[in-house]
Amino acid sequence: MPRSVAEHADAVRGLLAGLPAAKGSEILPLMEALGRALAVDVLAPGHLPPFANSQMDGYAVRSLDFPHGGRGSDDGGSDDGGPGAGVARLRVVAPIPAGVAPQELLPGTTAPIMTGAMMPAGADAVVPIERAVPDSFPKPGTDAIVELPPTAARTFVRAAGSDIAAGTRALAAGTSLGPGQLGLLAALGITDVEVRRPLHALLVTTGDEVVEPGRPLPPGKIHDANGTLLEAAMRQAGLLVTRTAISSDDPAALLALLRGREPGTDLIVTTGGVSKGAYEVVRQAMAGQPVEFLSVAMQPGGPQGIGTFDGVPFLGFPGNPVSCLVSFEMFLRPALTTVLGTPASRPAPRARLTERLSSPAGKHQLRRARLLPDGRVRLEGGPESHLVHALANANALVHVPVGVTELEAGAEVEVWML
Ligand SMILES: Nc1nc2c(c(=O)[nH]1)N[C@H]1C(S)=C(S)[C@@H](COP(=O)(O)OP(=O)(O)OC[C@H]3O[C@@H](n4cnc5c(N)ncnc54)[C@H](O)[C@@H]3O)O[C@H]1N2
Ligand code: MOO
Repeated sequence: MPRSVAEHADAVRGLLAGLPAAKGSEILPLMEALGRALAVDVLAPGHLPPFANSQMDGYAVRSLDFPHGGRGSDDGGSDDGGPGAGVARLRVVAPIPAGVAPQELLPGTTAPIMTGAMMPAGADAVVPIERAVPDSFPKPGTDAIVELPPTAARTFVRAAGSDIAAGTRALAAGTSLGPGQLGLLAALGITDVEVRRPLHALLVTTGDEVVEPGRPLPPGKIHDANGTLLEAAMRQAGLLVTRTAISSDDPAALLALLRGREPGTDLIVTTGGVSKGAYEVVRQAMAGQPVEFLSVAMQPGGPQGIGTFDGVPFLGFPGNPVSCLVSFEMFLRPALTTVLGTPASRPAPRARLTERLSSPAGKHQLRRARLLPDGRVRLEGGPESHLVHALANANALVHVPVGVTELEAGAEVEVWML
């Protein structure tokens, strides 16, 4: 009786549950920390923005200079009465470009101010240039009067600390550092960040027929896709990966590669050699170890190995490249999310199929597919697990649960983004 997908996902989570989230920490420059997880909370060393500044190109004003004290326009917007109601006529003083420390704004005056420029003391609002009469800035140095509509205090002003206040938590320990997080740290003036040292995985691909890319292909041989495909997936998920040479189908050769691993290896992943052939090298090498080889009710990725090798958590993925990636997405990535708290799960929207499909009744089928801009999902290639070109065209997996044998075009399915 095959194991269900949910049961095997639980088993993989259980296998990894004892791993620490990290192996200490290290301090890295921001760009080298891309994709890593923060080791500690980061507090904002200063306010962001550091000073009150203008959100618009326009005029810095004192709201009390308006006849009704600026009331009636607290949306930063329209006039509230007949033409001229509440309008202020103000003398234009020297403009304030971004990057300078401005002089105080005196009552009855207004200063042209540019987006991002520091608000002068005394000013508490900005009127966008489009709302001024005239609606273009006077030449600096000329005497000019401008008419401005009633404007409430704080209109189009970005207050100091309104994004984040000094001393508050900017990012929590465990946060995965992507562009937004690294950008925030840079905005706060931070150059280096303490990140978790990643877990260390050993990756071994197997098969007498498998040859390193770049080497010539004798008859009967194929290039190793799994090593690159899985190393990329594992690295994206935050693991440090050591890839060995390709193992032959001799169990002694595989054992030598596994036993030659670096100390501190947290996880071993192999590909191939787990099904029912005459030379299943992984099955043979694991003899005597607490490793189970079983069938999961899933297509592709049915044959799986799970256990420990010399005490190190071990997963044996099937040899077909698509089976490897599906095994990673269904079992290893979710377990890593549980253990490491990062990376977060991928989006899993629901979408309608562009075409019909069929699936074996007893299996949870995963079809490679592309989520289209119109929100529908189109299959890429058939269900077979050797189709790496179709995989490369896909950006998602479509789930067809156990018991569902036919789905028509237009049927709604669960989609996991890749
Ligand atoms: N009699 C049965 N045969 C098979 C069964 C079964 O239940 N009964 N299951 C099939 C399924 S499903 C899969 S998946 C594969 C799994 O086989 P193995 O894990 O033992 O993998 P191999 O036999 O070594 O290879 C399978 C396939 O993948 C190619 N391969 C292997 N490694 C790589 C690599 N690094 N890069 C690219 N391609 C690779 C290999 O050449 C084979 O074509 O077993 C089915 N058979
Ligand atoms: O389960 Mo195999 O992984 O379909 O090709």
